[in-house]
Amino acid sequence: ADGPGEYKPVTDERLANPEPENWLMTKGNYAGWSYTPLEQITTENVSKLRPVWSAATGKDKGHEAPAIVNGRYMYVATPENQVLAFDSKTGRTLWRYTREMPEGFGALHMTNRGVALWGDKVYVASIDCMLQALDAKTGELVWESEVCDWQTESAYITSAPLVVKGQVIVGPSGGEFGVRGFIKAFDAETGKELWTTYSVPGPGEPGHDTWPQDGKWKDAWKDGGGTMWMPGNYDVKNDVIYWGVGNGAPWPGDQRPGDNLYLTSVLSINPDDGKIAGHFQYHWNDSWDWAAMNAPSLVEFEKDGKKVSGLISAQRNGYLYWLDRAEDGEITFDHAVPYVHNNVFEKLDPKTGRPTYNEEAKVGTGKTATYCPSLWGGKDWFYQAYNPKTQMLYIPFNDNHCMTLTGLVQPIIPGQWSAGVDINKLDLKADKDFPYIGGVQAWNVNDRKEVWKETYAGSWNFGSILTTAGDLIFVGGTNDRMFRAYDAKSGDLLWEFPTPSGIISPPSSFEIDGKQYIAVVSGYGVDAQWIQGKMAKQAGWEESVPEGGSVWVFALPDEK
Ligand SMILES: O=C(O)c1cc(C(=O)O)c2c(n1)C(=O)C(=O)c1cc(C(=O)O)[nH]c1-2
Ligand SMILES: [Ca+2]
Repeated sequence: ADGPGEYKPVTDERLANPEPENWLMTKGNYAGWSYTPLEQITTENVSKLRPVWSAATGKDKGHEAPAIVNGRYMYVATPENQVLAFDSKTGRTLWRYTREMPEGFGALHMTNRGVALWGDKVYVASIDCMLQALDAKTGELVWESEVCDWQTESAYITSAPLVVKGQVIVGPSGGEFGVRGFIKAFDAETGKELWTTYSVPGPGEPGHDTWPQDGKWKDAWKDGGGTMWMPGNYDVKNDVIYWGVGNGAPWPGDQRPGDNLYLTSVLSINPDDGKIAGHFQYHWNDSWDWAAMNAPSLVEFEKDGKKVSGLISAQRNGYLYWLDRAEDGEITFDHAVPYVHNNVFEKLDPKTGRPTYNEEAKVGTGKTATYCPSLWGGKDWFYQAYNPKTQMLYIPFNDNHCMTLTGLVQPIIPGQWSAGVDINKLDLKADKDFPYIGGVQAWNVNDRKEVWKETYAGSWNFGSILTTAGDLIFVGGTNDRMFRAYDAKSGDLLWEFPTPSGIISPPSSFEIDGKQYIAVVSGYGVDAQWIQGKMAKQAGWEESVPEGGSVWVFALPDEK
């Protein structure tokens, strides 16, 4: 029978130079581009795209994992500790792995952002803090290792792991529970723990002096947040990892005075020992839950007429950053502009990028502040995409929303919200008569200008973007359940398809027997759904988007 056949082991070389026909990691390549070099599906023919197969995942809640593809083997992680393996061509189920949820387990974000591949194994982190290695052909558990302790640390894992040089690297979430962020590396073969790197430096480490002991909490650094809850990127040539660091805990910054390195920063890290080589902090003393968890994309852009190696990132704080990256991992500020309305930053130091604050808009203990964008930011966790052909960065964004918060003192009790604001009073405010909230922006990375913009009058956008060598972008993310294709150069809408639920998983692309496929998982939930409920009250939107996960695979019809 026409089965999936042999499994082709994943090597460092394959991850460093991924074949166009596969999608071996979350963002498609180590540079974090979410780009496929496949070009069979084009602006000319995309209107003919139609579903080839689909499959229910059997789960509700937010599906945030892409379809990861190695030849005829496709892997989709879902909420509640499940991994599904399909024949990517036929959709036939190959295996299904489920790890039982521990009794009494709860987490703020019940989701999973996907698997990683290396050798003959599939790696997935379960939400209850365990990293699993599964046999890629059978789904059998090969080893598991503890990353964190959900009961004592209030940590949980939603991130996809990143594999670099035979090490599986992942970090937990828990920035609203006082978790001090870290990533841990494990031997991909054995599961042996290799190194741990904390985002907040301890006593004696560089940067620790940015946590003076004169605030509300004497040892604020110990519970200061900075979770590293999204997979990083990797500069293969210079052997440097780039990883994003999340928000401060608790949210009101006056309870932990100082700049608070390395909260809301990007770190460069040596993959061999986990040592921090460089950093850039987007904003100091974070007081807005403007986490910087997304690692910037590794891009070459023009500067003074020359191409330089840089980093580009649309940050939750509403600014779009161009950073320089050196061979040794040093990161320096180059340029930043707001891509959505921000009422907090009065100006940025042109040399360092350090912002000056409008103090009225800074949340404090016993102090109410209204700030824009709201905590969900100009862009939350979903992935931007970079297309080397168009030299454009595609940003899924949300604008015209603000937030009013009052800081409180909330002691840390395991398993309890301790973000220093009342969770029932997260007062999200869409602007009066807002013309739109969600949308997509395309920016030229060289002249640093917006090229086109699409906007959604009736929805937020919680959708990661895939861009292609066929000059397309694919994106879902809206509450009308649509999956859309746009012309990457002009922003013209070329195709749309309604899926059973809303799409918050990153699209991916692969090729089998000379045919290009686009895969995406439908399944609304988590914060997108929470916001939908809040918008129902103030803008009359539907209360919720129907939930239920399903995998969708699209292709062009066969030539007659
Ligand atoms: O601080 C953290 O550790 C943490 C973790 C997560 C997560 O793991 O999903 C989110 C957030 N923060 C967060 O601030 C946030 O807006 C958010 C949205 C989502 C989602 O899946 O829609 N997760 C998270
Ligand atoms: Ca957070």
